[in-house]
Amino acid sequence: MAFVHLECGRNQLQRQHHVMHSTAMPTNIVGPRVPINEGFPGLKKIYANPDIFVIENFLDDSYCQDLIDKASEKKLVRSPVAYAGWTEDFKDLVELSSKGPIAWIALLSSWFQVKNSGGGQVDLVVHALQNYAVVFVVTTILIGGFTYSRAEGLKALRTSTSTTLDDMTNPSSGAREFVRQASKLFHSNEDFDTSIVSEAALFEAPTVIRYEPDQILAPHYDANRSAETEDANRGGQTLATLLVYLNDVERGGLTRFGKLSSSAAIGDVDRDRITSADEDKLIIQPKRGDALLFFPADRNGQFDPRTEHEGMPAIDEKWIARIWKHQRRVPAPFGLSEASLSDLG
Ligand SMILES: O=C(O)CCC(=O)C(=O)O
Ligand SMILES: [Fe+2]
Repeated sequence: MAFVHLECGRNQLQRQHHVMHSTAMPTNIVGPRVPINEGFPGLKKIYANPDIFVIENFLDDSYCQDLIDKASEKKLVRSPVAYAGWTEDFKDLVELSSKGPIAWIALLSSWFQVKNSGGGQVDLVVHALQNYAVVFVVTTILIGGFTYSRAEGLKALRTSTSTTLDDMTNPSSGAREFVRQASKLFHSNEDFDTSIVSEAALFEAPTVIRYEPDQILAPHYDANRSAETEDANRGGQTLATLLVYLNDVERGGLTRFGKLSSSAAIGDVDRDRITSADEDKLIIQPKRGDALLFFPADRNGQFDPRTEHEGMPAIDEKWIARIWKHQRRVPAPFGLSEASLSDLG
């Protein structure tokens, strides 16, 4: 099952919304996004730099309903949230212990011990090593406790339930159609038939998410800022997010981009669907069958902080299906198995 990385402060929820880390890297220049098929039917650009698209009537009603039905049959579970800062925390610990306060505390305290007891140089080394070990263990426990509580806190930021669908055998299945359409959308050349499988190999299996009243997905990024290790078995960075709204949602459940202004929105999409009377933020009103496409990182995997987004609190029930496109093959279980890929052709 796919995770959402969340970053807090530095970042909020996920690598599946990753947690912002204290040692944030400087924001580098974000390059061009991955190419898409610009002639895809219904594709409308609603925001430029960062590019965001709505694709009207991306999936027919029957496919939307099938995605909801299949997900319900499979049973949805609390949506996962991954804390993506472990590698950074570990690096901090190594740094602290090699040149930071741990070594100094150990050395100073052993010097006092030896001075008071009148020991020699050998005693000093022995005490220093003993103290180093004690301070190291205590610091590890403290850092471990801190990151654990941070990861636990993140769980409260995603309260929806979800499941993944990877059975591509039935041609009338919504999951299969979603993957096929997504492959066509991301395929920018002519020879589509030869590459449907190679495109889909870069996808995480479709995830269906259900929000019941009051459930939310707090502001997050779908890409990682710096957690390469956590992404290693998921095909690397998330380069594109494709969401399909599976039902009409009249009240609540908007998708909101908190760093983008609705007054900068472009294109001929119904303004009421992408602007809010309450604030100047880009928001998208869910509409059955319509898709939303954006790019959490550039084509080289550079994290794009402008794409922070959230699922606002649901009032009416809301269902979405999501595909994340990565840099490389996403192996099962996150991605589609070889058998599912060959069923797509
Ligand atoms: O529910 C939404 O509108 C946003 C969902 C989302 O951001 C995600 O699943 O990563
Ligand atoms: Fe997201």
